Amino acid sequence: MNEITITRPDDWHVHLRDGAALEQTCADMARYFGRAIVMPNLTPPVTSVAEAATYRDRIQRAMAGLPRQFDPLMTLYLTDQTDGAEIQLAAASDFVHAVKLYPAGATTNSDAGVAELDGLFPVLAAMEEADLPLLIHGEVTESEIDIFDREKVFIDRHLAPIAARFPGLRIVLEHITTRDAVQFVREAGNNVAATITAHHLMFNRNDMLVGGIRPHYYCLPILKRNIHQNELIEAATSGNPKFFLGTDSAPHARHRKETDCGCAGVYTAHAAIEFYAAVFEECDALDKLEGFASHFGPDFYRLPRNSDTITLRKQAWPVPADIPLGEDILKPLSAGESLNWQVA
Ligand SMILES: NC(=O)N[C@@H](CC(=O)O)C(=O)O
Ligand SMILES: [Zn+2]
Ligand SMILES: [Zn+2]
Repeated sequence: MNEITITRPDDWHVHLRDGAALEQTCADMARYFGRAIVMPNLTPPVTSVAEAATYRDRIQRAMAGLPRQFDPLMTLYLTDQTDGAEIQLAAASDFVHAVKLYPAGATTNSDAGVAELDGLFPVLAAMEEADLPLLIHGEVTESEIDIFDREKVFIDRHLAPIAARFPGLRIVLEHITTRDAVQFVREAGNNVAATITAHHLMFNRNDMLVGGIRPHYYCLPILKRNIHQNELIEAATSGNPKFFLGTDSAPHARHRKETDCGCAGVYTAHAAIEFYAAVFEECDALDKLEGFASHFGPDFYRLPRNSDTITLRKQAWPVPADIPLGEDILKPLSAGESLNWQVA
């Protein structure tokens, strides 16, 4: 197949950042995505509906001169202080679509996240009641838990009990990386779903660590062994509506990744659907791309599917070596390499 036309896709997990970075991150998202779930881990984080409204304004201003725009779907950042009143405000707004749980210390800009997960139960009850989805960075942070086990331990210790206690709460386990996560989501009720990134489909930990350490493959949750990668590929290409597209495209300036203590995050927004298409083609599943990229996300979020289409053509094109990020530059995934699929 040399050409494929699909319903316009959406990105259900992206980091746009703020300020000068918005020019590039919004331009990349606006190339063909219809909507994007915008993560709230700014410094300081987006913890209220009022802050989400002003952040949304800044995003829309950054898109003003672009040939097309995407619709930013806003999220709130849960803290130990979030209360039921804010949840009700969020549910009543027409632009906040979910609330994000970062265990404190689990990932980039998560220091203000939740330290005491049990203390969250009243807020989760309010979200269940208001039918506002909970998005989760699912990793524990205890120092004695090995980094490669943190997702599985989070599922066992926290996610399974939360899902059991709040059977009506819609939950997205974000950027899943393990067979354990795939299995949990598959077996859970229809209120539980997961996003899968392109980089977790394309790579495993050997790609990051064999023959030299590659900081641009370092993200959280960290790349796992190939058996997990294969399970993610199987889930994404299976046609199961519980698994849908979330790039987790997360820009960091190049000098903040190529350093003593590099930041976690992979930038994929410059070629997102192009990366996914290559993975789906590789396993002869291009016919499953549309469901994963364009149908299952809006169905889960109870939003209409996009009504127009995009066309991907098999046509080699070079990924730039670097991309501007405000005053800095970043190194995009597959920098300097040639990709096979291009959006027409
Ligand atoms: N995924 C990452 O490695 N980084 C994300 C945060 C996140 O999604 O956990 C970021 O904001 O940089
Ligand atoms: Zn995360
Ligand atoms: Zn993320």
